[in-house]
Amino acid sequence: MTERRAFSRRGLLGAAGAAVATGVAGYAAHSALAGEESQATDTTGPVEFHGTHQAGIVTPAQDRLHFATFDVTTDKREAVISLLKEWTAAAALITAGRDIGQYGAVNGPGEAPPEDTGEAVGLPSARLTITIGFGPSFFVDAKGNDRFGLKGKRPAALVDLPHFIGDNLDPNRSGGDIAVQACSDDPQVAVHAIRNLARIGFGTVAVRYSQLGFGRTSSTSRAQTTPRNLFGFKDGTNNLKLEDTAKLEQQLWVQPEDGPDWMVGGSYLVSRRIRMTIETWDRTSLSEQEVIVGRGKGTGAPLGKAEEFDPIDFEAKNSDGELKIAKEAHIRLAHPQFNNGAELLRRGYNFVDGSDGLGRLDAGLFFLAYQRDPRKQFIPVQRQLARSDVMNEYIRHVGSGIFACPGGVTPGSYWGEKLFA
Ligand SMILES: C=CC1=C(C)c2cc3[nH]c(cc4nc(cc5[nH]c(cc1n2)c(C)c5CCC(=O)O)C(CCC(=O)O)=C4C)c(C)c3C=C
Ligand SMILES: [Fe+2]
Repeated sequence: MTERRAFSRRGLLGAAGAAVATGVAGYAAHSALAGEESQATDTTGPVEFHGTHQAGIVTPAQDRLHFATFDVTTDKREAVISLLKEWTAAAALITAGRDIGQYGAVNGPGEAPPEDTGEAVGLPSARLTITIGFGPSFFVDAKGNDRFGLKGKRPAALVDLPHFIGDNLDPNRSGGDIAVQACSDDPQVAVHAIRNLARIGFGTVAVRYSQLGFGRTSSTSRAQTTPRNLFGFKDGTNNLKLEDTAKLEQQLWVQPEDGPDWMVGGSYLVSRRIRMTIETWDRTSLSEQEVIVGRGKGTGAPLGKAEEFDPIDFEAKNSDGELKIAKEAHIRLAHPQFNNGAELLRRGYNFVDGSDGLGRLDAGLFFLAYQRDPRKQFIPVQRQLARSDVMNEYIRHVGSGIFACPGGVTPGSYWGEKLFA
């Protein structure tokens, strides 16, 4: 792992030569690292920030999340562009395990606030990735006004999510003009990332809400073991994985024929804060829990099968003639076979945000799913789940968001450059 260090301007020039001429402090320093690490295979070191796709999507899911959405508080297009440039430069540095700015946390002048808040000094990057997306309200405000001259560039796939049966959405935990997903194997590194982006954004953006996640609920690589959610079940078995490259083109990445141009190589993120009434679940029998999910709790195998990755047989019946995987089991309703082939790359996290004053934990799943087109993927799948999933007795969707996450950043460019071109 790379040691995080505060560094001086001289150190920066040493690393990157005269390349600081980009005008974005520290940006070139990270460029010098480009190509050293592969985000697909390296499980310990820094994850490469630059690439065809943004890091943090197929990157093997890290253990911790700090997710935040921001409202833009300025009406000046140039101010938004400047912020995105500054954010990109900062993200390139901290994902490489470095401090932000020329002087970092501790080498600046004593009279000024430090450029970096410092809580990550000495910590490795712990595979930090920072992924950005733009919500519908970034393009047009609630009255339909074109905020930054981008109305015509709003992707058709970036729809406002419809109301689903059972939704109980809190506006203070929903929406946002810009989403930033910071994932790392170290919670302090993920929090440091969001905190510093918020700090840089002061006067241009304000945090709308943020969410911490402490345990990944999906694997996004076959090299990872499948983790468990707060219902105690293996979650992420039948997920899209980074090794499924052909499928990722079909299901995850926006293709040239989809348009708009600025989204090619990108993906759409749907976030849902899903409260789980774990106290009620914990009083439900083991066999009932397994029927609801459609998989064994111990092995994670489809009911009627022995191993986690055994193929699911939706026709198989018990000796009494009942389907082994019930009509309203979660995995049947969510499976591509019953959703016109639609799949999702799920990348969610468990959360426990204290208790609710009624003796219940405010616990659940912060569901994150990436896809090529939410109109064909998340929306129909969630419609079906909202209508029929028996799991609904134990869960409630309380927050929601949808974001267009552009393709990857190349050295010298910035997040959203093609959008603003
Ligand atoms: C709209 C999409 C989905 C929501 C919302 C959702 C919520 C949710 N899921 C679990 C637990 C499990 N889900 C599992 C599988 C699974 N879930 C979805 C989609 C949504 N889940 C899909 C597409 C799949 C894969 C179906 C398949 O192809 O087999 C599983 C089984 C293990 C696995 O394959 O991942 C579990 C367990 C919870 C607890 C939850 C909301 C809190
Ligand atoms: Fe699920």
